[in-house]
Amino acid sequence: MTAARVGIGGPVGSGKTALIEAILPHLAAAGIDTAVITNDLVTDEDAERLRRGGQLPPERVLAVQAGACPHTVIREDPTLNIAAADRLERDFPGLDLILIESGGDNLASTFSPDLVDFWMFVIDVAGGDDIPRKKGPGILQADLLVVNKADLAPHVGVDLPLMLDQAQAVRGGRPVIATVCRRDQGVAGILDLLRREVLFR
Ligand SMILES: Nc1nc2c(ncn2[C@@H]2O[C@H](COP(=O)(O)OP(=O)(O)OP(=O)(O)O)[C@@H](O)[C@H]2O)c(=O)[nH]1
Repeated sequence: MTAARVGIGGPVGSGKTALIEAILPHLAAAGIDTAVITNDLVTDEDAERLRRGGQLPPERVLAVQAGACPHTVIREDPTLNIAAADRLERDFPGLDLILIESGGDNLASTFSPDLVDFWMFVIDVAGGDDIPRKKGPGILQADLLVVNKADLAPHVGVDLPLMLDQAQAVRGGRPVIATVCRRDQGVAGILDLLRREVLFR
């Protein structure tokens, strides 16, 4: 058995790391053995944040430094990420799930099918309710679209139900989940989907 590899992409600051922080306790409660790979440009910032958070033993968080456009190492040449995932599987036999967080990127970023079995794209309401209508490849092609920071909708003049409807329409009805990762809202729904579609348990 190999671990499921799940990508998490999306624009800078949309809440990719916050989503990982929010979902780790759900995964632990469900007995799903998890490790994480982070991708930053030239630092280990996100990995350090997750290690400090203490939700996983520090050795279960590996950092990949992209050094270039973030999508290069998750799409064009995912060698570094594949090597990191293989290493985690070797070091932790019985691993169920590897979450691979991309560096913050643009709406065109996608994951190579050589790297992941499933990937989600995280946008946030503060980026504007026109983002789904722009139909970037990330929004159209991701297995799951997460619309985070739903709590900010009233403050930034976004009609959240309309934004979700439009997201669903451009994605032909494929899954869209609204979250407030900071308050653990909507995150259980992401776990349910991963269990159904990827973990099969
Ligand atoms: N209001 C609100 N803020 C949030 C939520 N989720 C994340 N944030 C905040 O948004 C900011 C960015 O969150 P991160 O988790 O660092 O976002 P990221 O996508 O990992 O960022 P990069 O790795 O830099 O691309 C932080 O200040 C978070 O506290 C949310 O649901 N609601």
